[in-house]
Amino acid sequence: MNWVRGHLLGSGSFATVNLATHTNNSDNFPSITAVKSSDTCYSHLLQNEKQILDRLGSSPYIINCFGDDHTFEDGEDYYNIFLEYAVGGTLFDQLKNYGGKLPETLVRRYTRSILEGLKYVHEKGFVHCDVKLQNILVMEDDNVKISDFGLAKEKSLKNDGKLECRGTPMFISPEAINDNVYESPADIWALGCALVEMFTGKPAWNFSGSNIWSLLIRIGVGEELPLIPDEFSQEGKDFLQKIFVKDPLKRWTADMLLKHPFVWDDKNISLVKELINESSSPSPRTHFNFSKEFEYDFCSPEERLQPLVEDQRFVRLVRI
Ligand SMILES: Nc1ncnc2c1ncn2[C@@H]1O[C@H](COP(=O)(O)OP(=O)(O)OP(=O)(O)O)[C@@H](O)[C@H]1O
Repeated sequence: MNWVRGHLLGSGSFATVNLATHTNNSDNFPSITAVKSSDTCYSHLLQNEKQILDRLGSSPYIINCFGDDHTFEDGEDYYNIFLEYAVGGTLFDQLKNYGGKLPETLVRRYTRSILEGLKYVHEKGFVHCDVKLQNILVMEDDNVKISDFGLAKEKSLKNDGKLECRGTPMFISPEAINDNVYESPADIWALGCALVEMFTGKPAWNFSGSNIWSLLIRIGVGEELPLIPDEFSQEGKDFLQKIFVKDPLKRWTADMLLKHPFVWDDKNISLVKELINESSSPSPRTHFNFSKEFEYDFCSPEERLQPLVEDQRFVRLVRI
């Protein structure tokens, strides 16, 4: 494999990421990628990331991995994986470009993409375990993709009773602290924390101390929940209330949340606008003329829930 390491893009706790320029590679290998490298001796997380990305396959919401190799540079052995290059850096970096917090329209759009990515990951049988703004990358077309699968794991994989701590304290779920359980609801909880941070520019938990245990106790024990921002729209508040549910079995899944009006895409919004315009026209219409999307926005709370009740997973959750 012929490639040249370029400038540093960023570094994390176990790897560094540089730009890489490739020559003489096959057609489906881009000429520019990001290369994530770590010392071969400490590369188990990077190898885990590569394996999981390979098993996940291609999705427009997940960072692509093109391959891996070993190099010997400055007297050290490195393990490298080649990733799609995200020209916009992380979503955390993007906050700075917007003066510290994102407008709600953008928060809705990015949340939708992250949810699509999580739905894909969960349906493929994996849990990301480290969802946070630093692990969401912004692409050239301003779409976002989930990255950093170093801590990801297979769903329901037993951990031999070992106590483990995965992820970042500010994003960790109550069930991870209390029962050492890291399943797909844990990613949804972390998404809620990331959403608050995108919108307010501040972490979801008001915590300035250095004693991380006191934060973990607040998350795990008692009724306290992350603060839902006052300035958020009603839909945004409702969306967060579906996420910040301490019992993971009652927390909404990615699939359910994708049906919430907070993350309706531009297509849905323009359909609703169209309906509003048409409803002011003289010709009468019954709600039977409306498509499913219209009904969802203009019906009673019971009817609104109908698509979710039809969803097998929702039925299972409410019965428990
Ligand atoms: N594909 C990419 N394109 C552009 N920049 C990237 C890419 N992947 C990572 N980076 C940059 O490198 C930084 C470190 O990457 P990453 O978070 O994957 O490393 P890590 O060691 O797994 O971090 P962590 O400490 O969160 O585990 C990111 O914060 C980002 O700035």
